[in-house]
Amino acid sequence: QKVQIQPTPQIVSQPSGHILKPEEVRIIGANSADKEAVKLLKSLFSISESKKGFPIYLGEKSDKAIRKYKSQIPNKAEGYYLSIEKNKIVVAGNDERGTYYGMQTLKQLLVDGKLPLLNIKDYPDITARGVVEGFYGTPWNYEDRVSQLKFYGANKLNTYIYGPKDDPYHRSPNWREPYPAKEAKAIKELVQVANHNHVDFVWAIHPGMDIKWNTADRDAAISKFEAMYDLGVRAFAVFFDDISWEDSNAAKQADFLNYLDDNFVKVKKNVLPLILCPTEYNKSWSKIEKGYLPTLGEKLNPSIHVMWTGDRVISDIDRQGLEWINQHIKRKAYIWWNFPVSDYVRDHLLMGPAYGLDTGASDLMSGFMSNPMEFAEASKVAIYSVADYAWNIKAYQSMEAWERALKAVMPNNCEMFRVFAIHNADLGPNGHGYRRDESWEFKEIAEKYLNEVKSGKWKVETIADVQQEFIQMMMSAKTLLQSTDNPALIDEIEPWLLQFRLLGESGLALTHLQVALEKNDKAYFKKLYSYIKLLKEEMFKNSNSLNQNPYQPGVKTGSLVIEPLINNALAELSKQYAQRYNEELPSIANYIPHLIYTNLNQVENLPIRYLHKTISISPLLEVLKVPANGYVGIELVPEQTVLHSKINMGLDEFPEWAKIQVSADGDNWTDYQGKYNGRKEWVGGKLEGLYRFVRMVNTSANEQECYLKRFEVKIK
Ligand SMILES: CC(=O)N[C@@H]1[C@@H](O)[C@H](O)[C@@H](CO)NC[C@H]1O
Ligand SMILES: [Ca+2]
Repeated sequence: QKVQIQPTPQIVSQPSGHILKPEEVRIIGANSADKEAVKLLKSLFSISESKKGFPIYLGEKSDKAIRKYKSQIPNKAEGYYLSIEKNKIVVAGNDERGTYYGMQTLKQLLVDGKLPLLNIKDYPDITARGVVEGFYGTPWNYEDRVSQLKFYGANKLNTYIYGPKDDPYHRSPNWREPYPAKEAKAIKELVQVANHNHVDFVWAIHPGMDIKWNTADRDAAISKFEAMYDLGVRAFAVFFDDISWEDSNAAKQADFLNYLDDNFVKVKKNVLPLILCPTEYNKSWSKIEKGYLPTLGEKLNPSIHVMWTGDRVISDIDRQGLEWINQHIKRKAYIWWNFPVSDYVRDHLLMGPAYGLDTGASDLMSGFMSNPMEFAEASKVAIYSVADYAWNIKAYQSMEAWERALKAVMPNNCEMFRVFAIHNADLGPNGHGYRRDESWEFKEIAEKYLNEVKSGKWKVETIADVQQEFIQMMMSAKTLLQSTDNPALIDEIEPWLLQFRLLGESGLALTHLQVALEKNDKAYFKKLYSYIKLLKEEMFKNSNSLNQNPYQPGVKTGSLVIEPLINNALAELSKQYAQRYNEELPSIANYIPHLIYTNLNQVENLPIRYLHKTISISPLLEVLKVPANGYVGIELVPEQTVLHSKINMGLDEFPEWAKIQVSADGDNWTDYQGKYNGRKEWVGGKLEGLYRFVRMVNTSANEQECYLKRFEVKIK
């Protein structure tokens, strides 16, 4: 039988039987082995004081106790040799972390009081593996982080980079200031938890919003690093992402990093190599001829890592893209993978498989970090898969890892969790154009069902298949809401579970509309129709009360297949009702008629929201570049009376290069007079007449930049 180990080991022998868990064990090498490994071993077995216990040899290749097995140990950082035999067990690490990882594997193999007889030679493909808490939104809390660090230890992830965008002491305005006592104490404790789980705690500083290239700010960074060093931090990063481009001076950034390297990292001795997140952190933004990346490649001290998100901001990672970046930065890219981060699609959860990762790229990366969702427990599904990928790249299978991840996160309800996760994977239309597959096992049935609804010739078994899926959604939501194996997870995803249940229920009711038509029961059809309306109203209420945030408020679930199926079938069946009974029912399918209106491909996929007569563009987190005659705005379908508009471009005053304009036909434009309010937002008032377009346009002759923090229009 094949043993299942996470992450997938490099070399495992075929098990030749098993032994029962020894009553008592004797640890040979306890005094010289990695102490976390010893602690873990003692937590698994009862230790006999006398000589008669079952021998477990534990330690690193340099330890006497392990000398006999030295030649078996892979000569790779964090590698280990594990052998489970009839009369002894050997856990031998190439280094302390290797021994610890060997013990983590042994722990996984101890199942139902038995241990398989086998031997393993194992080591990681990628040196630095883990998570960068680098998203916008509510930073993880202390308990989240403790749980994460333990999860990383168990999954052989060795790095956690602390860099939450909304921590004012990581970024502006207080990157120069030491943490207040309470936060400082929490970080000090987290560093200790990280050490106990063999995770390198990397503290990142994000000075780019207001840094001055002078000695004062250079030394401010050093003194902040010193303060973090005093809290136990032994690894540091500098983020220059999402800043205005004039501050993205590669030579100045490189000098700044080299100064920190020479005057802090190298001086301290036991501090790990610095990590830089560059301003040009993805290929779609880089213009090699301008020299930003090549300058970093030339000037940065060779030991400094350079982070990279791939060909785009949210991107697959492949060999070709890695070869491209590595040649310019003259080192192996340290990947910042923007998955499952959802700070740009906050109404969605990303619970699907982690795919789009090249299994032929193990020699091209120095690090691989996942940027997760603000929901720590929910992010573990993807983080578990990233752990499997980064440890053994060529063996990685995203779907297989995903199945195991679900079980790891919800051990007692993983089947119901799978029903939820498979229908909450895609992120909907978004500014990055990044999409994920969703409901892939139901798509065919959904297609068949909708075609039969349209033709009016439906089959009972198709309806039964669809009813089964909808009932399972309700079962899944109810079971998970009442589950106890991971309360922190349920807390995070509760809004989506409530919505998921209602979606399933509305789907089920939908199939009964067909029953009503079959029985020619007009009254029953109308009762069902208003019942579905009630369910949708409750979903609407949830979406306007739960998970509220200034970016993508609300709760979207099953948005790729299930929700459109229900809306399309509903529209179809109410059409058939109208034809049969010559009576129109009010439309309750929720579609938004209004559109984004732009010639900028950076924002052409941004979703439009429509709530209480206000139409808004989903905000963009990154810097928006607007070439001459570039514009972004809203197309009102059909034309409307505009009551007022609010636009926030993240600039202190309204730029002279921009104009706000309206048009009825998209050809003739008139200026829309407005002014800045106290919150640096442009506000425009009521307009006479009907308009179809409202836009911001760059009327200058050069490319300009701004942010798109808010663009909304209120109609009559
Ligand atoms: C390097 C990087 O991705 N930086 C940020 C990151 O903090 C965001 O979380 C990411 C996902 O929206 N977008 C890119 C950018 O805004
Ligand atoms: Ca040792």
